[in-house]
Amino acid sequence: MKITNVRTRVFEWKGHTVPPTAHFCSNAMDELWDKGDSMGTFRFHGWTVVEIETDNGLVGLGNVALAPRIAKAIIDQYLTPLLIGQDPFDYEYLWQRMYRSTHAWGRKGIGMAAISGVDIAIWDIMGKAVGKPVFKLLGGRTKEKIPCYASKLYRTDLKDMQEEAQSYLDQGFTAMKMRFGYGPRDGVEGVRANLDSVAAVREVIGEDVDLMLECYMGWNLDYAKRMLPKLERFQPRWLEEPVIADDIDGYAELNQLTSIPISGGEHEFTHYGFRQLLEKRAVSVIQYDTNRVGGITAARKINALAESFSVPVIPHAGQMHNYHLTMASLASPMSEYFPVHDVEIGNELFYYIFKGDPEPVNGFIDLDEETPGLGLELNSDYFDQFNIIE
Ligand SMILES: O=C(O)C(=O)C[C@@H](O)CO
Ligand SMILES: [Mg+2]
Repeated sequence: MKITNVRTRVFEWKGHTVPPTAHFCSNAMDELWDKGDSMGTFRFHGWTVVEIETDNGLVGLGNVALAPRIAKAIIDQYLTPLLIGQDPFDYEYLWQRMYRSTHAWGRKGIGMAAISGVDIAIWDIMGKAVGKPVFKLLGGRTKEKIPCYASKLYRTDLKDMQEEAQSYLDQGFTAMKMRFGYGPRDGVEGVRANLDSVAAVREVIGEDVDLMLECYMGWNLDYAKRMLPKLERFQPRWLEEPVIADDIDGYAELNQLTSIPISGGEHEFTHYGFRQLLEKRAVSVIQYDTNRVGGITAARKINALAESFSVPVIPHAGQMHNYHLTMASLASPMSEYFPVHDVEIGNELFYYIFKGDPEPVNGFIDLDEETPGLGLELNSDYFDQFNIIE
């Protein structure tokens, strides 16, 4: 089998978007005095869809959710020429070919995200070629079904957050993630507001439901060191991305500071990046996203590394490119799931671009043994809601 064509399209959402409220999620821009709409730079309202065609008529689907127009240009100009005429089953060779040929600029960030989109499509082809779901190619079903946690609870009115948390309990979730809205520049009022939001959610869900806390890189080491002891009483499952991704030593200091596990990784890349995080004990939970980190080829190597360190892997965002890895790895106990599909941040667009992602039942999702590849197809029902750039 040979690759004959690589088609990339950028899907830019023009449909309804839920306007964010102020302070709905702390983030890396918050440290700046003129931060403006600080979460603006973290809204992903575009997506690159990668379709790899083969000489026997198979088409593999991949995706990139960061800087989609740049990702498209990288794939079109630099990666596609490396793939035409190649056998998709040579996935390790092809990954190394893409990684090494773009090494000067592509080993992290959007270069690696572009490689990820191609690699995901390659694994989809391999599954379709042998008539097996991708998780079967990765080692099979390591769990009857995948527990997932409801991930939203962006900071808003506390009563609204409590109603939202209750709705996830009503849907059968036994774990959920909330976002902080305040950070180092918001003074003692911000500290109080952060603590009050956790207390409000805990009041609804009680002590037996896992609660994860998301900072999304919006704090700094000093602020996190002051906040962690104040948060211990809420016994969170983890505190996520308290500092910027480059502050690995900061992560490591925080991860040793209290009983609260520190999680991260959705802004880290390749098994080399995660080797650093693991060797420094910088995180107690790994959260790569397969459509950023290096695709399935890199993610499976990270799963092996994490298993040897006994560090669980709970990939960012859920979605099929992550679910198959989670199903096939004992190192992965659960998945993230975005329960509300109204377009806000843009992570939700996956459900408008693709069909096939499983819906949770009582807080669990399952993958079908009989559906080959990733189990996704393009969802043409919403094509008119996108500007599609060929
Ligand atoms: O779901 C996550 O972990 C994310 O980082 C999404 C982002 O929108 C803020 O939480
Ligand atoms: Mg996160």
